[in-house]
Amino acid sequence: MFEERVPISVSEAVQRVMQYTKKGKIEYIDIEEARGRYLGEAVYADHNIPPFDRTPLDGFAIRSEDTSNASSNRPVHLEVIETVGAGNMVKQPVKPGQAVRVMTGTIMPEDCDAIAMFELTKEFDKDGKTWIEIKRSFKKGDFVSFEGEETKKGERLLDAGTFIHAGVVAVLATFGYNKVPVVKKPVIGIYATGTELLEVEEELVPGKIRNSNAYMIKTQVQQAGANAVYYGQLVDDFDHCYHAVENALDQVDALITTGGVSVGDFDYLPEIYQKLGANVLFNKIAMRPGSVTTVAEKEGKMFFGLSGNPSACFVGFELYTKPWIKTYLHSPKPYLECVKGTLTHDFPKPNPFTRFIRGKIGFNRGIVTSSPVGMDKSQVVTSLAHSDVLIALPGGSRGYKKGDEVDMLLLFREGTSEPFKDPTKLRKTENR
Ligand SMILES: Nc1nc2c(c(=O)[nH]1)N[C@H]1C(S)=C(S)[C@@H](COP(=O)(O)OP(=O)(O)OC[C@H]3O[C@@H](n4cnc5c(N)ncnc54)[C@H](O)[C@@H]3O)O[C@H]1N2
Ligand code: MOO
Ligand SMILES: [Mg+2]
Repeated sequence: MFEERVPISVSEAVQRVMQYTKKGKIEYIDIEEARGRYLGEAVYADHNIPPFDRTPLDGFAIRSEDTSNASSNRPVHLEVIETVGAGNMVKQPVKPGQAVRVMTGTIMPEDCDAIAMFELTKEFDKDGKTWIEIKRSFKKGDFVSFEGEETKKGERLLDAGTFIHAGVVAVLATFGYNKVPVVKKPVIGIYATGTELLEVEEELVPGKIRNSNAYMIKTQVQQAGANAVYYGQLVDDFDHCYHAVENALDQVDALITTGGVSVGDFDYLPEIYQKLGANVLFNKIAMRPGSVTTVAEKEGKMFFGLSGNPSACFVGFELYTKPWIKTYLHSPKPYLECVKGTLTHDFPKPNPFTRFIRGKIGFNRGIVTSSPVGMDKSQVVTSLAHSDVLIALPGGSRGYKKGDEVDMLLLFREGTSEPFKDPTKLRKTENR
């Protein structure tokens, strides 16, 4: 019997998923493995940066008072008593009238209080000694890089949930984190359902297509920072699918299935959730593509029933699964960031549901542009290869025109703490 589904808004669907978030435990890993992981704890500075006064230039450490009357007419001459490179310390006291040749990064000699870079001095030898001539005065502190001027001991530098990239790694290394506390990755199982599916290496035969969703979703899961475990394909047979899903549950934090969530005779996922006694959070969302995305929960384990249509599957993951994964990883920015852009082409097709068009962001003479890419249909796969945004068009009775300002959700940015607010005016039902 055909059962009519009642759509909810995108924001409502996101909110329902986010009621079942969990936070992962912490593990320690080698700093060289930390890229792409999420920090498990905040990082505080346990020392100043720089940790000592140092020279930011190659030049001479001097006592500024020696130069107080120096000018081009009355140059001063200072005796150079030693050369010190970064990593070493001056070996002797520096007396009035003396200077030390120092290289960038060298700790300041205790008796010196200013740096004269090479370019401001002239070196010469006299009486078997080396001297410099200086034709300007220096003040205490001139050209010195001071202890703590960048960061003071005790400062909070990184929040828990920070995505670890090269710059973050630099901070971790600076503060001695050879082992980095990161959030353990959640295990996300993946099944692709569909009797029509061939594996990637198989030749096409009539009625069959290659399974692209499993590999696409596996990549999305990994990009979101989780552990993806692909369990394989399932033919559309209720018992076969039911047992596979039931057995996977013990091994995963969440299970993604693709396909079989709509109202077709062989769309078994809704019935499987029912038989498992899972709590179905929704099975219809006022969005295109991905309207049939179904999410359920059982004893803290999530079932993301993504649509079989590739574009719908992709969008369903980005909007609902990704924020769940990123919250597990302690990220305070689990949602796709939204920016405004100007449409570069007409988009005449009206739709009562919010539409997420695969698109590309552009920058044209200071204007942020938004360009749909490829065919806009739920079953389309090729446009996904060229998209870096989802253009979010509110549902309504009219299409959109070139020059209209539209929202774009950025697929490859760190994210935001603000969930997308769905502007759709809900109609009662829309089944297709
Ligand atoms: N009477 C109605 N029919 C449909 C409705 C509806 O509301 N009423 N919804 C349509 C919408 S919208 C979508 S989206 C699809 C969703 O279908 P399912 O999630 O049940 O997915 P399947 O039926 O299994 O497959 C749909 C489509 O996708 C292809 N597919 C499936 N798996 C893969 C894969 N791993 N890689 C590549 N392509 C895959 C499959 O061959 C089908 O063509 O339902 C509409 N129907
Ligand atoms: O759920 Mo379907 O992807 O809206 O076309
Ligand atoms: Mg179906």
